[in-house]
Amino acid sequence: MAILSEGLGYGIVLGFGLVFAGIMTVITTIQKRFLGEKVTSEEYMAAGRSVKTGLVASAVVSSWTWAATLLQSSSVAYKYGISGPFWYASGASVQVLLFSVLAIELKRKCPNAHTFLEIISIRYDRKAHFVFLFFSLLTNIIVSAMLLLGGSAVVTALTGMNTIAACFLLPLGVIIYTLFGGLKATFVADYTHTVVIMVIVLLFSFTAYTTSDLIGSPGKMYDLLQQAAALHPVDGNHEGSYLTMASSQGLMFGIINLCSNFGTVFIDNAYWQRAIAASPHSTVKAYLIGGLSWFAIPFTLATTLGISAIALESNERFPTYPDRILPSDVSAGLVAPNAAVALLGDGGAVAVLLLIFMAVTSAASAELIAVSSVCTFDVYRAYINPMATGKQLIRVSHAVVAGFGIIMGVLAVILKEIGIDLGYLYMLMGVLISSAVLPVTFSLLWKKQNVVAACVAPLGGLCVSVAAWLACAKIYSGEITLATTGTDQAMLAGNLAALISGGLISVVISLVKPDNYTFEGTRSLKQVTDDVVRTPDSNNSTEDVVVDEPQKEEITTLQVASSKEDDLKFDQEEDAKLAKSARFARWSSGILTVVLILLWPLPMFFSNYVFSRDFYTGWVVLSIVWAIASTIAVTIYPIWESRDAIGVVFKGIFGYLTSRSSTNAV
Ligand SMILES: NC(N)=O
Repeated sequence: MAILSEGLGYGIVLGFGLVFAGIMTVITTIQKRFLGEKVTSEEYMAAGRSVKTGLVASAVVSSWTWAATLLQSSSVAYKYGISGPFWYASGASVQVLLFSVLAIELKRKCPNAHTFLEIISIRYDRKAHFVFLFFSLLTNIIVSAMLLLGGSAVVTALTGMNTIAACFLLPLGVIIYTLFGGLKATFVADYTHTVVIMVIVLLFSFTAYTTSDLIGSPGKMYDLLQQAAALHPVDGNHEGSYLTMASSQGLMFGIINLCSNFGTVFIDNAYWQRAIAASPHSTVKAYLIGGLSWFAIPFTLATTLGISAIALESNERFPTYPDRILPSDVSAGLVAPNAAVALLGDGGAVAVLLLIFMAVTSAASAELIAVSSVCTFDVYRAYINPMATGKQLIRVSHAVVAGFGIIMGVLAVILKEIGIDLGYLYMLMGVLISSAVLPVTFSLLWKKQNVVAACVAPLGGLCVSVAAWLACAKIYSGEITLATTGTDQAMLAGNLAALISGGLISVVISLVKPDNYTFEGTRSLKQVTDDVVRTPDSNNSTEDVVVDEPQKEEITTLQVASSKEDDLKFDQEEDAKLAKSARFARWSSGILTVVLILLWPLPMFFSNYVFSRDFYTGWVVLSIVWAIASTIAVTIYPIWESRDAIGVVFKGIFGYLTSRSSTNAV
């Protein structure tokens, strides 16, 4: 289906990447010059801990919008009908909503953290730190490889560009701007990516449901879906219909999705970093707005492209006509590109390429800076150079950004050569990482989790999940192969086992000898100055301390102090406000989760309701209205919130240009 030229493929991937890197670099320079932002390690890796609600929400949406969000959601729509987009969206947005609870606890209990692993290190010991370091990096590796695996498959399918070249060229521009600007640059880039993604989602939706000569209305789509169900009814759906939530395979996918995505939010330092960068009072709102806004991306896009693929594949304008899309191509994520080409021809292919490019690069930048801070703070500063200055930390983080950028590409190529595709990896990730979800959550929310539980639960849970996954493949299919381990049944067993066993093991071990942690240690963690290392007792002193070797051992990385005034500390009144935010996060994210995964879908599942034409029209209108509301929340709201800073930048540029022209005139 390579309907675009290879040259255009290189043009978009390489050209866009470099142009974007150039724009981001200029924006970072402008921020430094006109907003007085400093290049300190705290600024580079924590964005000054003052980012406002809208921008954090936009960054959460952007880093949570993977290639899979766009491709896999359309694949499950194609396979299971309208339940696929719903379960993709609900099964992966509740984690972001629930993460608001951890985000605000991080602010309250460790306001000066750089990574979530620092909390583990302070609360427990080196062994626990190693365990969570392993899960954290494994998460980053899986997510990064998955981004490039999905992205490169689409680029190759649409342009014929070499897949290996795509794996290495897609992250190139990202590496450049992340190197230059750090976390703050990724926030600005995330924002621009989110704008483009939301606009393209709306473009596809309005095209399919209002202007397309092939579909053009929800009513016509309804008719086409009924014809498709008559030709190839869906196994496990009520009456074989595409127009029902009563889909057993859809529900199974929903549960797998729910379990596997907890790990990729809770164990991925990228989401902790956004919480760290957020201003304390923005944190909860940002994750709630981010989660609800993100819901619209897979829901609206897959209700458009995934569903259009079912409706249009019997039309000669569909790229695979007269055949259906091959199962291997469905798993590789090629449903959405096929539908986009059927709807908009070459323009559709370019729009999908752009969409994928934006999703892959913004999520990749989040992964790069997340790995960079983990390696800098939890490897280099923790075990190699505890006395590192801010400047040294920045140098290390630069090296990690560049190194991991290359490693990402290598990993994606290796997985492709093994034969692992986007769909397989998407369902597998939870089996490998979700056993650490509840132990991480307990580390911040439960004073009784002891160190043994923190070490044993994630690893023990991983053994249980892998055993359950492989045993189910063997029992269900009779052998263990790539194909049998990729079945929904095996993945469901592995994902459920991971999430549940990690929590269960931790609770049992902790209750045998409960800890009683007060979080005083995590609260006293300090920030880093860029060139001064001080002992914990020297906060009031401005003198640098000369440390001899034995002393060095005792001063752990986590006690390296900074100038006192930079550290975040909350007085009683402020503490009370944060406690109120924490309560709000718990009940609001709890209610939203119950609605999104129980109250909304389950009555529709158990009632075997098949959508009427009017109901389907209402469903489509809801998806479009949700996408418009999300667009306002994550594209217009951040600009409104930052209007003062934008005004200062424009005044600064104007002043700079006019002073230059008057100097030239003299
Ligand atoms: N971010 C996801 N799960 O699409």
